[in-house]
Amino acid sequence: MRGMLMRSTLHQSLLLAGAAVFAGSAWSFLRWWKQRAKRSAQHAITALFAQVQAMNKGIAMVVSDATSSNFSVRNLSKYLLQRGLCPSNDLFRDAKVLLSLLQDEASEKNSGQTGASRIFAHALKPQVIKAKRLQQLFPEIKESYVQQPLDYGRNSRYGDEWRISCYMVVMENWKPKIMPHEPMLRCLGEVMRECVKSFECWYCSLKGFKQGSKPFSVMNAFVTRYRPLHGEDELKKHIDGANVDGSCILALPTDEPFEGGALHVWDGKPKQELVYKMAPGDCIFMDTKIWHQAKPITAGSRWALVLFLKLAR
Ligand SMILES: O=C(O)CCC(=O)C(=O)O
Ligand SMILES: [Fe+2]
Repeated sequence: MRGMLMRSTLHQSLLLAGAAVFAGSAWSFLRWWKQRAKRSAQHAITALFAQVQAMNKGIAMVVSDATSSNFSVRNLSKYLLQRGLCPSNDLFRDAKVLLSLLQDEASEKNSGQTGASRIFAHALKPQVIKAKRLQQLFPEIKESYVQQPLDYGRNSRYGDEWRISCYMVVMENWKPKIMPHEPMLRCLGEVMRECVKSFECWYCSLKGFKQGSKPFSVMNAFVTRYRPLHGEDELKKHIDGANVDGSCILALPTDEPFEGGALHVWDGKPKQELVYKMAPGDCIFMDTKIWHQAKPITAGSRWALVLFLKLAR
């Protein structure tokens, strides 16, 4: 009896020791893994800094830290704000925004475009929402999506034939009334609010208003799924309505890569037709009454979150 008791105590101690060793190694592995991820993020940022330096030494100096060999979060944010861009205070994301700005400017210089033609009342903002986050949300977006047929009224080219959007916010006086689809709102509500914040920041830079002085409210918000079927593959050239003060289109991921589906925007003086192929997480922001069109897709499915915004004061 005593022998059995001793053996089971021995067993328990061995099990406990084993569990402690396992927990210890799992903990060290996790620490090692985290450090490794941190190191590789730092490498990526240093590589971006080197690219900025190669493109423009002066700007690299302005956005660098005391060592002049890497970014300073503060200086980079300050510089982006000066250039009318909205910093996210995520170093990697902001560094990529700066790099794409320098690349755009370099390609405009090479193509001989002048500054004047760059003054548009719309803009493509890369990675307003991280693609990875949207990718993680995508199964829930797909699960939440239902088609909610909507009557745009007799004056619209769509009349009562628009059925490929799922609504998160619907104007109160819309008739017949459409109820917001709660699951979609739960899934993308936070993303929607972040898009509005980013839009407000862009709008103030565009119009020269003090940052934070122009709050917007959401009139309509919906997720549209385009498919290569009659009536579901495109949105013809339009403006978003005379009472809409600004619009935002956020490209969402898909599990069926699509062909076609570029966004065309008509803007500038003289009018130019600009063509955008958006990556998931990119936003197009538009001022009021800008003509645009979602070209037909010929394969796959394309998802977008669209916001119609109203100046709150
Ligand atoms: O889906 C798009 O890319 C454009 C959507 C749009 O312009 C709209 O719904 O008003
Ligand atoms: Fe639109």
